[in-house]
Amino acid sequence: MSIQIDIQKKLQGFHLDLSLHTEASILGILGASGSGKSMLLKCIAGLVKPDSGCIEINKRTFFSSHAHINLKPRDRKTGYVFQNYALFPHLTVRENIAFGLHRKRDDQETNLITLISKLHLNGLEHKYPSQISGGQQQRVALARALATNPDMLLLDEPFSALDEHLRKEMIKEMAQYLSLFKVKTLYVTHQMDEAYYLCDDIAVIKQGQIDSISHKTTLFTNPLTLESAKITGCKNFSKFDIAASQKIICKDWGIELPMCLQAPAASTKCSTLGIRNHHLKCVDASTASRASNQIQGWISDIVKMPTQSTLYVKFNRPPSGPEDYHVQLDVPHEKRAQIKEMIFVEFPTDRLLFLED
Ligand SMILES: Nc1ncnc2c1ncn2[C@@H]1O[C@H](COP(=O)(O)OP(=O)(O)OP(=O)(O)O)[C@@H](O)[C@H]1O
Repeated sequence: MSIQIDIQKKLQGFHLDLSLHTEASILGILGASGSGKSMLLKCIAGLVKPDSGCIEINKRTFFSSHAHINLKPRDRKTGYVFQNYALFPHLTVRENIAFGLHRKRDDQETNLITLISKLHLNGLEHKYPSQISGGQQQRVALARALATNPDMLLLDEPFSALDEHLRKEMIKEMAQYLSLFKVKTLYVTHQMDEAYYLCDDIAVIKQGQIDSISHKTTLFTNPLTLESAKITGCKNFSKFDIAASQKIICKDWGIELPMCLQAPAASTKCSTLGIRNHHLKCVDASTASRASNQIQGWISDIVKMPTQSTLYVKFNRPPSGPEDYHVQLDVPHEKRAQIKEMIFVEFPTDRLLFLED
């Protein structure tokens, strides 16, 4: 799929100014709430008209302010699954799926039967949306989007209305459908696990602009920007300087770390250091080697979850309360730890992320 998008749209209090160029078959769009993900899909589908710019998908121009082209939504051949599915409540499952088909032709009838079967909707054809489950409604919405044989699927947080268990089930199903139907897909979500599981490349969108675009493994292992690190789950950040003594001064944490290979040159735009919770290690004071990457700290809070606990740790002096901490790290659920206990936090320096703001 070739996507060439350069668009601008000004709304009250929000400015979409977005440049996106990719050949990915399934592109994830990951971003915080209000970052402009849905607006991007609406511009591609033709539901919102940009103020200026161009949208070219698979070499077809959908929109060009310069050439005065603005294809009607139905001429763009995109299938759209909305956040809340937007099924018609007064139409049955079958009528909802067939809604986008203009004329009843034999091949369309066959296509409809195939879709109903492939999306496991047999037996539900004559039910109304209110009579089927959330997961089934989601499949009907997907079937309706696929019924017109679109060149491209636009999926806008298709699982946001589902509970966590069903969401996980539906992610697996969706992966099967996407590989079965082989439609080029733009997949909007703010859930990093969905984007990672379903997409090849992922674009991170921040305040109406593309922050980064990369293969998913690169995004998760080596994010280059603060926003990409945050949206992929990194929780510990500090501004930093490289000292003449070849130490990394972590200004917000008030500590120094030994130099590492991936540390950037002085001229770099990177100004924030990050490290993921699960890369930090908790070392008991009795077993700490006091190596230069093991930093003394005190536990300010402990949050126990079913499979792990999160320790909140303050450096340099004991914390004044649970909110007073510098980093958080995950430890096995069984780990014995106490608030105010002194521990050492080990920073594997090869895991440090150097990020642009
Ligand atoms: N019709 C509109 N008029 C004015 N502002 C709008 C309109 N639609 C959306 N916005 C604003 O545009 C911004 C981007 O909205 P958008 O729906 O694209 O966000 P999003 O990233 O999809 O968020 P979410 O994950 O919460 O759905 C928001 O600040 C929103 O308030």
